[in-house]
Order: sequence, then C-alpha cells, then structure tokens
Amino acid sequence: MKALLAIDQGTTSTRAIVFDAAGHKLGTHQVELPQSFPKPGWVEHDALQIRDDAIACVRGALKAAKLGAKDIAGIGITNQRETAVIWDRKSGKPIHPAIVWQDRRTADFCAKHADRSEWLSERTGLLLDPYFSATKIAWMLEHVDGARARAENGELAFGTIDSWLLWTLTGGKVHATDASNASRTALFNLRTQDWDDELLTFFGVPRALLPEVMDCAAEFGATDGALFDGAIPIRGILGDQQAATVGQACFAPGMIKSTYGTGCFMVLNTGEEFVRSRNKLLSTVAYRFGGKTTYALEGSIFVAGAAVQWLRDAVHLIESAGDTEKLARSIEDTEGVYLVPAFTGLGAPYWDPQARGAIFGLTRNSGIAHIVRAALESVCYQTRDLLGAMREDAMDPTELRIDGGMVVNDFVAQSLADILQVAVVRPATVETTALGAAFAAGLQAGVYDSLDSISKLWEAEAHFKPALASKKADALYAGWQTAVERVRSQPGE
Ligand SMILES: Nc1ncnc2c1ncn2[C@@H]1O[C@H](COP(=O)(O)OP(=O)(O)O)[C@@H](O)[C@H]1O
Ligand SMILES: O=P(O)(O)OC[C@H](O)CO
Repeated sequence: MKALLAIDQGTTSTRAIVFDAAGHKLGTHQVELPQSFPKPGWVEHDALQIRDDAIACVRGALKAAKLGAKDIAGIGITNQRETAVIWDRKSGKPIHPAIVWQDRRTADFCAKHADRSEWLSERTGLLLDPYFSATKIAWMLEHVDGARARAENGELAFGTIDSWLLWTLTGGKVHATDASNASRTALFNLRTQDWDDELLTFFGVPRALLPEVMDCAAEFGATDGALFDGAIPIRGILGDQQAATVGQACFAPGMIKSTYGTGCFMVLNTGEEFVRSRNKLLSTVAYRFGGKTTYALEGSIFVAGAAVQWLRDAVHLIESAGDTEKLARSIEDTEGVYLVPAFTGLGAPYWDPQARGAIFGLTRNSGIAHIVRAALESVCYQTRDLLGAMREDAMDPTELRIDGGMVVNDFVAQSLADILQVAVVRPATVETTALGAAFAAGLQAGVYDSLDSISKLWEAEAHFKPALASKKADALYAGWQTAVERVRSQPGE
C-alpha cells in the first residue's frame, strides 16, 4: 500500500510528514521559519526560503520514512492562509517579501472603507480587515515599482502559500489554488465559488494575477522530476485550518475543532449552508470535494502560541515553550492577573486592528508564574469569546476537538475545559493539519473511498472534562472581559 506525504507550511515552521494509509506517521522533517518584522505591525516571510524549506522537508521526510517518490500516492499541501506572494511568471522570483496574514499595514485602507464591510461580507463571508489577502495584494501593486502595469499585462502571478508551493514544486507549470484558500483572499465569492469581478475592481486586483480555483482533492500536477527521486503527484490542497477540520474528521454539521499554533482558529462545520454570523465570525469554505462545497463558521484569534513565543523571545521569562506548564501549575491561580495578547490587534469577535496588548492586575506578589499562567489562560478566554459567538450564531457544541503545537500542554487542555465548561478531546495525532492534507490527497488517489472511511481512522488520545465550578469559571471570564474592554481602541463597539 502506498504512503501519503503532507507538506505543512505554517507561520513559524515548515514540515513534511509521511503517513501510512491508516494515518500513522512514518517519517517527518521540520525546519523553523524566520519571522521578519520590518516596522511595527508589519510581518513578512522570505518566499524563496519557504520554497527551499518545503523541498528540504520533503527530502528529509522521505529519508526518515525510508521511502522514495514511487512509494507516495500523493502529496497534500496545507499552509498558513491569507499570506500573499506575487512573483514574476518568467523568472519565478517574488517581487516583494511575502506579506503575512498577521501584517496590519493596510489597516488605514480598511478603516477608510469600513462602510463596505457589509457588502464584502455578503459576498465573501469575511470582513474588511488587513488579515485577508486582497489588501496585501493591492499594497504590493501600489508600492513595488511597475508592478501594476506588469500585473495587468499578465507578467505576474499572485498566490497564497499553497499556490506558490504548487507553482515552484511543479517547476512553474501550474498556477492554481483550492477553494478553501481562495475563500480567504476576500476576492472569492462564496456563492458562485469563483473570483468576483466587483471585488476585483474594488481592490484594484487584475484577474490576470489570479490562480485557477480547484477542489481540495484534485490532480494539481506533478512535482518537477529533478526535485526528488522521481515525480510525485500533488493531489490535495487545503488551508491549514480547513485541513485540521478534515484531519479532525469534523464532517458533520455541528462538529467543531480548535487549533492552537501561532494563532488559534476555531472551525464549526455548518454543512452545505453558508451561515452568516451576527457576531463577526467568518463564513468560509471548510472543504470542497467532488465539486460539493461544505461551509464553516470560523473564529480567528491572532495570538495563541505566539504569546508563548513572546514570553520566550521578547521578555525572556521562559527558556522554552514547555517551561510554561510547570510554571503555570506552580501557583493556584493568577490572583487577578490578566494578560491580553493583542500584539497585532484583536481578531474575532472584536476585529480591532488598533488594540494593543496589556497586563492587568499586577501586585507586589505577582511574579513570572502569574504572567506565564495569565498568558496561557488568555488563550482559553479568547476561545470562550469564540465559543460564545458560535453558540449565538449557530449551535451549541457538546465537545471541542483540539490540536496544534500548544495542546501537548496538559495545563492548556484542562484550562480550556474549565474555562469553556465544555468537554475537550485531544486526538492521537495532534498534527491534524498535516493529516488532513494527506487525507485529501488520499481521497484523490483512491486510498480512501469516502469521508466516512476517514472518520473511522480518527482516534481520541485524551479527554479533559470541566473540573472548575461553572460560577468560578464565569467570574474568571468576567475579569477577562473587563481586561479586553480596556485594550480596545473603541471600547464597547
Ligand atoms: N508545551 C507547550 N506549551 C505551550 N505552548 C507551546 C508548547 N509547545 C509549543 N507551543 C507553542 O505552539 C506553537 C507552535 O505550534 P505549531 O502548531 O507548530 O504552530 P504554527 O503551525 O503556527 O507554526 C508555538 O507558538 C509555540 O510557542
Ligand atoms: O500558521 P498557523 O498554524 O498559525 O495558521 C495560520 C492561519 O492559517 C492564518 O489564517
């Protein structure tokens, strides 16, 4: 039986994982991705480095699994979403560093056109916010010399990271993306499942720049024969949160997962229905298989694991991410200390790009442990913000499936159950993002005949039940809400 290979290109790292058909890991290779912060609120990546890292990871994972190109039934690509790359079709060189999803440089444009947010949301399910690709593309066309004319002449190509990797891995042969990534650009109409001319005009983005939009499981092309020890078909593409939704087998309406990496993203399957949120959640494509779209509601938080990175790299309170668990457990509670990690503004349900982070409630007794614990708890409180919005908009989930780099931390998993007052389940494979991309490639390759056969492979590893009295959880959460109000640029909005 052939294996599947996933490339997971995340915000802080790139990895490739080889899975067997049962979803067990056979080999993996990972490299960290440097972050560049050229100005306050700006975040960039080197797209060429991303390409080189992805190639090195595929080679490393194949080697670790002791397999070759011929043993792989298909590659699935999954990626940090919204991050925008524009490159020259001839030279294959990017015209500017990739502008990362967290980047806020287009906040003024969004504020100026705030009255178009409803119009945009009706078509795209998104909001007018710097988070999405469209304003990042427009910024590059405006600020890179000659870019607009070259774009109009068809000399340039835009892609989110999946599309950039597909282009580079196929040796510049294929310019395509999938519906889940397209649905994060703010240029894609959720109802027609196509690029929307009115949106293109509004953002000033020429259609000639854009990739073809395909299903999440499709024949995307084959890798350039010179890259590995033979060509490998690329058969799956999903944005990372949608891939995690597939990897968590959240295939029925009402099923919900939350992924804790750099940011936190909660996705609720809403079925074939495009549900509009009244609480500033996003409507998005969960996945599109066989031409049939399944929609989701998503709550996006910009800073989750990034708060842990901040503790480690900016204020040096810890040496490694794993230190947080012991420190958090060394005290009974934070004694009223709250950390609001609005380093790049606040995402759902507030959408306040101007908000900034703060620590509240410090006393002479507050120490490193209090701040560290408050940082971990902030992730749980933000999740409760999202869950509250999901409940009002759609449905009340009975359990939350969690995954991502942060959930190996049992303190975080238990605090989630306590603060949310909902059962939390951690699967056997927490790398569900990569797994979901491999599943998509496997569907196309015929390794799986249906989503049902994928569901059967999903396994729970640990259950976390609420152990805190609900009154206490409500009181702690009320303290968080007060803290958030104090960092918002326009409180109470
Ligand atoms: N034991 C831990 N406790 C808390 N946070 C952790 C732990 N291990 C890793 N993290 C955090 O998880 C994040 C990495 O998760 P990952 O899913 O790899 O992220 P991404 O896909 O966004 O690059 C980092 O922000 C890191 O700080
Ligand atoms: O790189 P991650 O895992 O934090 O995910 C980034 C998201 O896709 C941004 O929308």
